[in-house]
Amino acid sequence: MSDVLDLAAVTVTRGTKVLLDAVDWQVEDGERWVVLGPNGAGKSTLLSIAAARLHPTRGRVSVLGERLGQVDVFELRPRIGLASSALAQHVPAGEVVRDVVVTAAYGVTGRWVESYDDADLARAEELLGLMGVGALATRRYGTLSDGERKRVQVARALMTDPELLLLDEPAGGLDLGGREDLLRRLTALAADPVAPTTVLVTHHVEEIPVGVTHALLLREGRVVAGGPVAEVLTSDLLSTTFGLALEVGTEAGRWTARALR
Ligand SMILES: Nc1ncnc2c1ncn2[C@@H]1O[C@H](COP(=O)(O)OP(=O)(O)OP(=O)(O)O)[C@@H](O)[C@H]1O
Repeated sequence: MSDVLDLAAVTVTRGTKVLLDAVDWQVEDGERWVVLGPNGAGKSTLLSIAAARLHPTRGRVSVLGERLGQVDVFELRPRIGLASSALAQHVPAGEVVRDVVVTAAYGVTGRWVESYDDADLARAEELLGLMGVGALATRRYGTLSDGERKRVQVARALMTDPELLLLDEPAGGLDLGGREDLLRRLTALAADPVAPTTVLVTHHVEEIPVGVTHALLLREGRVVAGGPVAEVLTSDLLSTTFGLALEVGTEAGRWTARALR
């Protein structure tokens, strides 16, 4: 097993604000991680570092065996699939859905060349089908519902056949049916032995797909706990992470949490 992510004493500061504080984290090949924490805990900042889109203020980061600061990030980024609402905001509303996916192969949002390889277009359509939105391939991205857009974003993130897949709140803002449908697809992905190593960020334990193997808990930029899910997603550790007394339950691989008072 090799390290897909290796962060040592990673600190990110902006002015006097500490976004991440001496974070140590290792992710190995084939693992499926969830990163949980309250608003402002530093989850998206951590994901930006894992995506090679942000450099730490201090500390050492290796992504897919390449040390940030010593590697050309433009060569590294195609090896990483990223789905986040921040990235999705750059997608032009008039873009055809299939092109939203295929442009990932070219490292851009917004179509900028007139023709794509047939194999790339076929792959984009296959991934849209995998995410249950194959019928929307020729629609304009701006006409899709939030749930449909989320699924297109995951398809786009998979387009380059990445070694590392990073999903920032993929189920955020979805209705119950949309969330459950997306989770079913992410569960299938987690179970696929050739699917990439995955890190999924969320605020809600209900949004953790079945098959997640590890969890990292963040609070105020610090790691509360990290390791195998069964050891980390406990009532005590989640209560510390969210700052309120919680009772955590699990059934058939899914998780629930409720406040005790
Ligand atoms: N440029 C900046 N200057 C100052 N503070 C910042 C800056 N960027 C982010 N922050 C702060 O850093 C903290 C961590 O932000 P981050 O987006 O990583 O948290 P998060 O856990 O993803 O939050 P959420 O769950 O709300 O999306 C937040 O308090 C945010 O306001």
